[in-house]
Amino acid sequence: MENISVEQEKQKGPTMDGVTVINHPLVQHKLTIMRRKETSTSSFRRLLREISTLLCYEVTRDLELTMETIETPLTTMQSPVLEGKKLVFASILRAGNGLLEGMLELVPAARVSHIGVYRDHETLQPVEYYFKAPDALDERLIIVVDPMLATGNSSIAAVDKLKERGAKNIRFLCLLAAPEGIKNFREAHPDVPVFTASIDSHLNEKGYIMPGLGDAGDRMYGTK
Ligand SMILES: O=P(O)(O)OC[C@H]1O[C@H](OP(=O)(O)OP(=O)(O)O)[C@H](O)[C@@H]1O
Ligand SMILES: O=c1cc[nH]c(=O)[nH]1
Ligand SMILES: [Mg+2]
Repeated sequence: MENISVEQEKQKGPTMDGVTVINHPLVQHKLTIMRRKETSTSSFRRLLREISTLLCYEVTRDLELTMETIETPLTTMQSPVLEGKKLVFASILRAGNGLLEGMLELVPAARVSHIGVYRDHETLQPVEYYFKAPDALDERLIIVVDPMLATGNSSIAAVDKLKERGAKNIRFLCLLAAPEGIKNFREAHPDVPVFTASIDSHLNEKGYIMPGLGDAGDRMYGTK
């Protein structure tokens, strides 16, 4: 087995502008198991929930804290707290829900938006079927989650929709991204930083991420 250190990973090339690759060893290890074709639906779902807590840790690393006065058993102190209610996790259905679960474990006070989008298998164009979001999106940080950024069409449509409803401060979190999708997404939404566990090689002729992990929604839910 070849040993790859984080330093070697970093030397692979400059990170694309506005794109953060989360190359923590735990994330990379779990991702490898998820990619394996023999990994079962139940293991895939469990790993996605586990990995989502690690990704959540990174995507929220620079969140603002406010100071609150609290009483410890010994004294009074000023201690930092998150403004969880200001945070929205926006899940692109269906596969986004796999990331959403673990993120809500870490930030239970976060608000949630569901965005129903699937991509037409022939045209690879997004088909929108559902949208629900909390109010006052302009005052909140919205973290859009979907395991896969392939052509970018679904995530671009989801972010378009959030912006139509007033969202101004948005981040996009995924597990795998294709270079083509990152390019399209960043061109459409240059103000939205992308966080991913891997930038894979390319899209195949059917628009699947290569080497990828297959269809994330199908692998999560055991559908075809
Ligand atoms: O970047 P794109 O080319 O748009 O592809 C990525 C989209 O495809 C998958 O969803 P899918 O359409 O399979 O729907 P599902 O989650 O309901 O299975 C994935 O979860 C993304 O939403
Ligand atoms: O590789 C891909 C591309 C789009 N959607 C997926 O679930 N997988
Ligand atoms: Mg989808």
